[in-house]
Amino acid sequence: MPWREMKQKDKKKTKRWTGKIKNVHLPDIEILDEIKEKAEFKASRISTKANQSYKEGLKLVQGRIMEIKSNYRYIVEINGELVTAKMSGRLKQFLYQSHTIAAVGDFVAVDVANNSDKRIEKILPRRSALIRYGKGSFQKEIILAANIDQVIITSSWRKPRFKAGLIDRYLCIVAIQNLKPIIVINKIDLLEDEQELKEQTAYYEAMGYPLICTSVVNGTGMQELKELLKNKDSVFTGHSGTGKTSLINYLEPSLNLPTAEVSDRNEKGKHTTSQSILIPWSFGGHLLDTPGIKTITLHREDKEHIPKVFPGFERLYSKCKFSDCRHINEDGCAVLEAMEEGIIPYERYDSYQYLYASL
Ligand SMILES: Nc1nc2c(ncn2[C@@H]2O[C@H](COP(=O)(O)OP(=O)(O)OP(=O)(O)O)[C@@H](O)[C@H]2O)c(=O)[nH]1
Ligand SMILES: [Zn+2]
Repeated sequence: MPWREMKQKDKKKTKRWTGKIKNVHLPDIEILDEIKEKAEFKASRISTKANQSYKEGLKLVQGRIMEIKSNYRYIVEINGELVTAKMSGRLKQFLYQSHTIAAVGDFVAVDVANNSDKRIEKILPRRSALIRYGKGSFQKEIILAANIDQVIITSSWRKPRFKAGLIDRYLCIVAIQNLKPIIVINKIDLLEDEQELKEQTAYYEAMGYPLICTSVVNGTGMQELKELLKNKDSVFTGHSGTGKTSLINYLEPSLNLPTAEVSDRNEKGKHTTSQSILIPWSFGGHLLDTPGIKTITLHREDKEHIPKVFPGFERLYSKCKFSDCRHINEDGCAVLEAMEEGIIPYERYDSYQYLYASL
């Protein structure tokens, strides 16, 4: 019945909404606490579910993935022993996020309760990752290895001839991957002109890069290289024929990897598997052997990083007037100034321009 037609006494009975709240019933504080607790419990339960297995009686031990045998079969080092472990079904659900759930080098928690069926139950946070991107417009991330410390950029003085421009390129790749570089100039037994070597290496040494000249023919620099590899996980990269395999064989003769002379096979024949493997050095640390290292190159998407990571520029670019300075013709460019002052040699700047334009 409309309000206007109502009798006065009825109007009194059914009070019109005045906009004021009266007598709101508040639940006891204890009840609220209980509801809150339940919600908290639910939230923690969800995160526990994501982190742990439902399984009862887990016996988790820490290990490290040394090799991936097949999709879900891994060789894991646990307390110095190599065991085979499978990926827990619970972790497989995360496969859609990345091409590989676990990578060689990953530290993992393995359930060893059932000796004949060991399961990787957790992948511990990565310190670093060596990543390459799949081809095509949809670029899926492929993790070649995790928790690697350093990249040995291998070049040779002669055969093939040393090219500083290549070192620049590799240094950029390593910087973008957030890894530490070590420059090796191998075949130094072929050196004739000491002065020329000094001219070629002075810049990198001044910029603080570790640089070693080596020879597997007369042993130059090999002890020094060993010291840098000790207790670290390293991967060798560099052009074909610079002597990567020879260096590794010199350091660890028992590996006896086939070098260019021994195997006249083509590139493909050398690595029959496409998987990465971590090989322990007898003197501590590991060697990462991965055919994928050759596929890590600079892409167009890396172009924007080059002005910041090019060797020696990383300490200059923040002084440029523009934060997105390309160091080409901008006003107040610290790199161009440094070149005019002779701090950056013209050859290096030239190499930068060439590299930048090539992407
Ligand atoms: N003179 C001299 N020759 C070397 C030295 N190290 C390697 N070589 C030679 O260089 C050639 C190539 O050596 P490898 O070790 O196969 O080179 P690599 O970098 O592993 O080559 P890829 O497997 O093609 O990438 C071989 O003929 C070696 O004997 C060195 O220190 N001095
Ligand atoms: Zn600049």
